[in-house]
Amino acid sequence: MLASRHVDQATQAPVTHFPADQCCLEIDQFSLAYAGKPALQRLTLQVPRHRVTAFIGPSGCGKSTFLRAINRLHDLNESVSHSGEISLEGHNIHAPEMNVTELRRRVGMVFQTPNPFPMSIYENVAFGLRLQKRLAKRQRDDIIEWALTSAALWDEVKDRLHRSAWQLSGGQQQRLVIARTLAVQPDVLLLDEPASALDPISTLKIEELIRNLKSQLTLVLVTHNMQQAARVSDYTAFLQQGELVEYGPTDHVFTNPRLQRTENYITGRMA
Ligand SMILES: Nc1ncnc2c1ncn2[C@@H]1O[C@H](COP(=O)(O)OP(=O)(O)OP(=O)(O)O)[C@@H](O)[C@H]1O
Repeated sequence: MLASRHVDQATQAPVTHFPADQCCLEIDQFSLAYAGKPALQRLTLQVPRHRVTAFIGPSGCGKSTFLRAINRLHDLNESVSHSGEISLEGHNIHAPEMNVTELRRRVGMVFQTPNPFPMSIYENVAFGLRLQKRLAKRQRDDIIEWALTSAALWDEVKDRLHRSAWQLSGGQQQRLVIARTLAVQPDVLLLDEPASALDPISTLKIEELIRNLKSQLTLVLVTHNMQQAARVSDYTAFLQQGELVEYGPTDHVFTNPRLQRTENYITGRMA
């Protein structure tokens, strides 16, 4: 992928530009505050399509706030104010004509703790589909098999689809949640520390899944785990106190960071 990297002379912010036809999300001077207290400050970056982009940074730097902004999860929080623009495939997500339900179908989100619904494995994956459109059972079954296969779970659950999702292990539950999100065919998958509650083997399965899914969609990953960011992401953005400090190809950011504070964070000299 052709990306150019430079530093904005006015703000000294890192700029990684992708050709327009490779750009999925475009964030332009986006700021967000909770009750007037800034959490994100003038973020400007592009997220490339069909790649994994990791967001790293110290606790409280705004990573989850940023992910939630992308599918407008802040809409119901009256204390939140924002300015600037986030565009998905060239469309401003805050434009009046943007359908928020459709935006959330196109931008799926997976959280830190697996949250399957209290229903069967099958019904979990069927849930979003039923909201979306009326399908014949055969079509629905096909999509459910496809989503569970894409989430690398089909072989483990195909003989017990109608058992409770809560009987699955934590790692299986997280892959089920990913399957539920994939079933409605999103363009983007936002992953907020998706493996932090899981054991090492389940974590490796999720990481393998993330790498495999990028042929289907664009992934944005928040992680505290530097090795994980290095293992799975193509691009890495380092945030500090709501600002974008460094952004570029993951191997550059990890092996040749532009700034000392990025290096300090990556090497564990800054919490
Ligand atoms: N709902 C909220 N109301 C008020 N302030 C909030 C809210 N959510 C987050 N914040 C504040 O916004 C800032 C950014 O928080 P955020 O959760 O986005 O950071 P983070 O980088 O994801 O942190 P962590 O790595 O610990 O999950 C913090 O100062 C936090 O206290």
